[in-house]
Amino acid sequence: MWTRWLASNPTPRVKAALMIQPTSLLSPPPRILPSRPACLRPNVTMSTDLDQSTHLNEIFKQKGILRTQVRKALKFMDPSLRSQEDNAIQSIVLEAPWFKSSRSLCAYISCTSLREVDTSKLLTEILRNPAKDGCAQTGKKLYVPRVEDKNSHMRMLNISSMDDLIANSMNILEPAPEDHVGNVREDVMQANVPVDLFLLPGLAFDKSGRRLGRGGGYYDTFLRKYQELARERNWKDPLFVGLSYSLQIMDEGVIPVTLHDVLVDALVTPSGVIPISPSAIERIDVGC
Ligand SMILES: Nc1nc2c(c(=O)[nH]1)N(C=O)[C@@H](CNc1ccc(C(=O)N[C@@H](CCC(=O)O)C(=O)O)cc1)CN2
Ligand SMILES: Nc1ncnc2c1ncn2[C@@H]1O[C@H](COP(=O)(O)OP(=O)(O)OP(=O)(O)O)[C@@H](O)[C@H]1O
Repeated sequence: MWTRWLASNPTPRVKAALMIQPTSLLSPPPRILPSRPACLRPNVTMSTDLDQSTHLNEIFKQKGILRTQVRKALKFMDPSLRSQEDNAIQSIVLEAPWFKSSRSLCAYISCTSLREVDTSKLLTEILRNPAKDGCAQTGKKLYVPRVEDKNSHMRMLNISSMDDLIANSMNILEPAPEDHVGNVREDVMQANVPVDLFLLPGLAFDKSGRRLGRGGGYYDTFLRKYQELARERNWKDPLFVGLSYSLQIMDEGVIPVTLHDVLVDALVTPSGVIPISPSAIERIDVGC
């Protein structure tokens, strides 16, 4: 798995991040060893929980600084460049064989005030040709985010039209739990068909797959749970694809990460697709 690839190939910066995780961010949790008398303890300096949480706070602080810088750059982005880049990114996705062949997708509903890469054309195309019951070979099924609470809990619910969406307290369009006739919307975690493709928002990305979100932890928490589900069911890993304006691509090492952060498999920028993980290199190069 790609996230495991990171853990076994850390860059010096990631290595530092990996060494300072508090127990709650380590996976799997460490085994609990019986304590030894002080005289038998090795005479080495161990990092304490306090050191670890100080370092973790430092990472979150660095993330906050980077978020502020990127938000500012997005605010001052030339509107005609923005619209040119929105069109270029969406055209690249629409033409991509891995998009055309996808049958079940999770995508975000772009929010103008957050200055996110526009997904409106992609959503229109996905909804134009819905998957019909009993005919999974054609058409696409779309799931979009719904924030459930402030504890990084988000679900992905099925919609069949943009009219299914209403603005939430953050002014992001999202589906109500039930449709207009009172039927409970399908949650992607209950679906019996795997998601092939996730189109992901982010404030910043790099070419090694790091992604800086908006700080809620919603996507990282969700993506990790979905990876676990796919593994339990022996499904192929979905492709995690970030959509990024040029100015959101950072040099490697600039985006701070913790073990909680999930890497993207590929990026779509106005200049093209950047496959990153081994599975993305395989799927994107062979065109499916
Ligand atoms: N379109 C879209 N939908 C999404 C997300 C997203 O990033 N984009 N999310 C991804 O998690 C979840 C919602 N999480 C969000 C987290 C923060 C903000 C937000 O307004 N952030 C402000 C700063 C707020 C502050 O710091 O006080 C901002 O980034 O400018 C919005 C959504 C689920 N739905
Ligand atoms: N100093 C801190 N110590 C511990 N946890 C924190 C700290 N600051 C933020 N968090 C929590 O860590 C979680 C992940 O934050 P992180 O910055 O990685 O989010 P993100 O990757 O930007 O967001 P998303 O996954 O939604 O895109 C959030 O739930 C956040 O509340």
